[in-house]
Amino acid sequence: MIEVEQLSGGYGSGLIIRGVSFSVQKGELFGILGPNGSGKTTLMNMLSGLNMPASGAILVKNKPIQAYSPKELARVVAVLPQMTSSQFAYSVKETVSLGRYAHQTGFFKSWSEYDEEAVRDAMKKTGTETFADKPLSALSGGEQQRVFLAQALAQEPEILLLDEPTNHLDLSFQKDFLDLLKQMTADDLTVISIFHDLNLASLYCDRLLLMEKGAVHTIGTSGDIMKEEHIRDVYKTDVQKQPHPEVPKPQMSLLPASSIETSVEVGEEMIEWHGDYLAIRPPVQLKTLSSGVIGAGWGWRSAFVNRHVDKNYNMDNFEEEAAHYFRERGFDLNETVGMMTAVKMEDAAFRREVQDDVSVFAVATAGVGNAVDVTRPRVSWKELHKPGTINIWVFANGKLSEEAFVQGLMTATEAKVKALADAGVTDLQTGTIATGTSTDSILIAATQRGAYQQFAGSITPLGIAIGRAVYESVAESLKKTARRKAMS
Ligand SMILES: Nc1ncnc2c1ncn2[C@@H]1O[C@H](COP(=O)(O)OP(=O)(O)OP(=O)(O)O)[C@@H](O)[C@H]1O
Repeated sequence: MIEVEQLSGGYGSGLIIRGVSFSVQKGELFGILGPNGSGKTTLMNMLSGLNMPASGAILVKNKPIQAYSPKELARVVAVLPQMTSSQFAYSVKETVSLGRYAHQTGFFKSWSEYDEEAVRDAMKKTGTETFADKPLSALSGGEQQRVFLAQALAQEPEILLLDEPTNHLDLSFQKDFLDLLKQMTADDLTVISIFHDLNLASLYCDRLLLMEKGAVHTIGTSGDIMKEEHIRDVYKTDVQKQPHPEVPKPQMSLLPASSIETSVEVGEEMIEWHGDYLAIRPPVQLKTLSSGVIGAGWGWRSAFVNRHVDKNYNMDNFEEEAAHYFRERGFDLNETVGMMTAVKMEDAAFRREVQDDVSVFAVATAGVGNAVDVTRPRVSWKELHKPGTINIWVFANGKLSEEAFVQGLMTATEAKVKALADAGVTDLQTGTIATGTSTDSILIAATQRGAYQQFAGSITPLGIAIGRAVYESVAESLKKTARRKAMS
């Protein structure tokens, strides 16, 4: 639809754009990114025919842009207008009608039923028909932006150019506006838009052009562009990449200067014993991966609670009940990982292990009433009603990669399995050595300060510390619960 070949140009004799080449296909949503002053608006002005290239070519539908008359070009390319104060006097419908200018022979003299229909259609698509007769000045910023989109669409363009269209829109208007654009590209409208928000651009654009100093730094999909090294290189700022939680598009997070670290170490002195629950509240939030009843999955948490419940605790709405319990005791659920067990808190055991440049503090409660050998076929799971859960917390005092978190789960599980085997815990149904219980839970929490730990496999410093700390704490807790059982 648009081909840009070795384009250079700028203002007067100064070159701002230098040797830029790319092409945009019909129906694409194409984003232009780059820091302030990198030439995005200058490039856009050239694509809209406002500034002529000094050298190179812009082909619009295979025809050089210079070969179009302004009116001819306007029938193919529309630019989302910017708000000017003079437009405030117009009504919404009049504003949208201005988009038909390119199709008029004498201004408004040849206004036809078709023009009327195009205006109506554009207002309908953008949801602006309900305030057709209102003055533009009576609308919110987001509504005005939709009216300008309607004006551009009334022009019935094949290509729409936008310069930071979501700039003044709130979160929900940004989403609505971009959803609408996306929907229009599905109807074959080609959209080229400047973005400042990398994450929005990554979410919505089919392809992106990252500009640096008037030239192309990278062109490609969001996966190609949204690489930490590219963004750091071009924007000169520290960022961290992570996946979007629901959509397979990468996102970038800024790292504020205040995240500069002071060291924190989680240890025995932080354990609070409260009778029917125990808690650890480190002075900073820890990055966590867990399967707690509260706070499962990834998160940043500053409170960890293990709660004793009666062995007959069996509630349908256990999540709600647990949330209520934790909230009542002053825990902010957004910052808490909460687990439950029928094991008495006195039987909790902990262990600190140091290996090279990393230390690990593990806390475990281990009851084995529901011990299961996961490798054996199960005849019936319904018989497993006895209480018994192994809850394991691993606090790593180091900066862990996501890979280290996942390997940490694996290493901790291996250590737990070995502790059960060494204690001779068996699955009551199969009579074989148990590998865990039916309701085990685990937490890996890291201070994200101190030495970087890329791995937590069994022969890495972090893996060795996790293995030892988990094994010893689970083994110790097993002994304590067995002793209590023997005495009762
Ligand atoms: N009318 C103009 N005359 C001369 N130089 C200009 C003009 N407009 C912009 N420039 C210069 O061109 C360079 C690129 O500006 P441009 O507006 O294209 O960048 P941009 O990437 O859109 O920046 P921003 O993100 O800040 O909007 C800048 O150095 C700017 O000073």
